[in-house]
Amino acid sequence: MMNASEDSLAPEVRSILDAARDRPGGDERVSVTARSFPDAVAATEAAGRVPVVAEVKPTSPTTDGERTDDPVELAREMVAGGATALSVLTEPDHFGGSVENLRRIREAVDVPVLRKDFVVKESQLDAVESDLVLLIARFVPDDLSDLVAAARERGFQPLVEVHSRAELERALDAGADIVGVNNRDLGKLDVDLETFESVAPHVPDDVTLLAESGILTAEDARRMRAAGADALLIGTAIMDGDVRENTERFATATPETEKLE
Ligand SMILES: O=C(O)c1ccccc1NCC(=O)[C@H](O)[C@H](O)COP(=O)(O)O
Repeated sequence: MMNASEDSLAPEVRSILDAARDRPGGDERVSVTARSFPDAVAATEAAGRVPVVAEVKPTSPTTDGERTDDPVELAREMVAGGATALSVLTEPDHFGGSVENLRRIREAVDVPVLRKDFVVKESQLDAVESDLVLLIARFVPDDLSDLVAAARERGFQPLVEVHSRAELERALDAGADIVGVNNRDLGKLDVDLETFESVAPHVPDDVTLLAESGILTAEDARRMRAAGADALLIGTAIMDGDVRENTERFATATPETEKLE
């Protein structure tokens, strides 16, 4: 059943949401000992590098083709390139992801791992262990606080994704302390880095803030950092080509290195 705010979703996103609602959860309640994401961000900052969450994203509705390399190998290369954390798609129908990919990757690396999926109900939290779990404010219209609490009770660090000031207020009211501003509009699927710039000034300082989507160049990365991003979530631009080199390019996109370019 669609609600009013879903009328304006792009058809691809409506299809993602329909599939998400039908997806079963786990059989048993998970209990996670999470690797701290804020600590990993602080350690990267202390080393003078840019905190990058590199995304293992085999395909997507806005990408041509599919990357079929071993996801564990991709993940290891991203970490070798300086990724602070990894984001792993587990959505199988539109992004080529799987919970098995996430399980294998989390075993193979020691950085925090985000489960990137479209979780819409509590039982779906139990599908697989991860350090962070994505909750998209737009897709959890009524019980965001309950889902944030349910994630924390299992040991996850919830990352609440927003796209507007109004969604940010809902995320903060739900107790979110890790927030991602997605530059991709799930209504039209277009990407505008000004979205982050308009929402970020309203995010309290004690929140760990991510800029998500549409970061294609080192200049985009510096722009998001200048606007207040503690970390950058980057998929497409890292998956396109040598993932180690690509991750390294973003992880070293500091104001100092700009002078050398
Ligand atoms: O990436 C898509 O095509 C997409 C389509 C529909 C809903 C969500 C979608 N992406 C989810 C994401 O949030 C991104 O994978 C993530 O922020 C990385 O974005 P990018 O660096 O632009 O690949």
